[in-house]
Amino acid sequence: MTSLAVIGTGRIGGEVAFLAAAKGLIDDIIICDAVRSLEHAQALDLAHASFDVGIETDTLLVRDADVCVFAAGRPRSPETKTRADLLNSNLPVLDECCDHLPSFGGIMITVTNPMDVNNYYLHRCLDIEPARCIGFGGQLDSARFALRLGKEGISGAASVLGEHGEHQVPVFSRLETAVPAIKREEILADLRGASMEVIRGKGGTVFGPAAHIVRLIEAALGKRQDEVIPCSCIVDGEYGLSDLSIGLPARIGKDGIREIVEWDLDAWEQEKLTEAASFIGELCRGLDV
Ligand SMILES: NC(=O)C1=CN([C@@H]2O[C@H](COP(=O)(O)OP(=O)(O)OC[C@H]3O[C@@H](n4cnc5c(N)ncnc54)[C@H](O)[C@@H]3O)[C@@H](O)[C@H]2O)C=CC1
Ligand SMILES: O=C([O-])CC(=O)C(=O)O
Repeated sequence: MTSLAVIGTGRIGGEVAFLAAAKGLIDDIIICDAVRSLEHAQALDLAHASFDVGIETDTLLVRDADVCVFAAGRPRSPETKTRADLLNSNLPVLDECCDHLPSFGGIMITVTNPMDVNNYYLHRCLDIEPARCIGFGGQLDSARFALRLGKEGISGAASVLGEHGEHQVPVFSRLETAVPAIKREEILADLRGASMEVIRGKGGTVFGPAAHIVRLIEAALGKRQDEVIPCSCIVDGEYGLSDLSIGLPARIGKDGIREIVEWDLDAWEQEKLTEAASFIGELCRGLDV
C-alpha cells in the first residue's frame, strides 16, 4: 500500500492530489488544509472523480505516508517581489504544521516558498535526515530554461541549480552550443521573471509545478529508475557547501536522495552557485532552529 500526504491543498496541493490520483500512483491520499471547508471540498471533489484511491483527511495519518508534499502557506501575489519575501509569513505556517508531524518516516517534498530555506527548516524542525528532504523547484526552472533556450534555437540538457528564486543558476556548460556571458545574463533575467508572468495572468502557477511534482513523487516511490533530477538538497560538503539546502543534481530513488551528483561547472556557473549559497546560507543561519 502506497500513500501520499498533501499538506496545504490550495492551488498546488489540490492539483498534485488530483494528478497523483488520476495517474494511479498511490493507493491512499491524505489531504490536510488549515481551512477545513476547503479540505472537505477537495476530498469530496476528488472522491467524485471515482479514482481507485482511498481519501483521508486525518492529520495523524500523515506521519505514516510514504511521501508528503508540503504546499501550505502563502503564495506570491504580483506585488510580492521575490520568493524570499514570503519567508516571514510562511515560517509560522511551517511551525504550525511541524507540531502535527512528529516522527514523520517518509520522504518530504517541500514546495512552499521560499522553498530552499523552508526545506532546510523542515529538515531541522522535524529531524528528518537529509536524504528524505527534497526541495521542489529545479525541474520547473529547468523546464522554463529549456523553453527559453528553444527561442534561441539552442538544444541539449537544460538544468537549473542554485536557489529556486532570484539566485537560480542555469547550467549552460552542458548544452550543445556555447553561450556567451552577455546572452547568459539576458536569459537568466528572463528566467527570474518567468513565473510572475503566470501569476499576473491567472493568480498562480499550477500546471507546471504540479506536473513536475508528480514526476518527483514517482521518482521518490522508485518508479523512475534513479533519475538525476535538479532539486534542493541539504548539503554536507558537496560542491564545497554545507548547512543549507540548495538546488543540485540528485539521483532520486525509493529512499529519497541517493546521491548528489557532482558536475564540473564552468567559472560563470560556479560564481553564480557561490552567490546562491551565500544568499540561502544567510537566511538559513537566521532561522531559529
Ligand atoms: N516550489 C515551487 O516551484 C512552487 C512553490 N509554490 C509555493 O507553494 C505555496 C502554495 O501555493 P498555492 O497552492 O498557489 O497557494 P494557495 O493559497 O492556493 O494554497 C495554500 C494553502 O495552504 C493552506 N494553509 C495555510 N496555512 C496552513 C496550515 N497551517 N496548515 C495547513 N494548510 C495551510 C491554505 O489554507 C491554502 O489552502 C506558496 O508558498 C507558493 O509560493 C508555488 C508554485 C511553485
Ligand atoms: O514564482 C512563484 O512564486 C511560484 C513558484 O515558485 C514558481 O512557479 O516557480
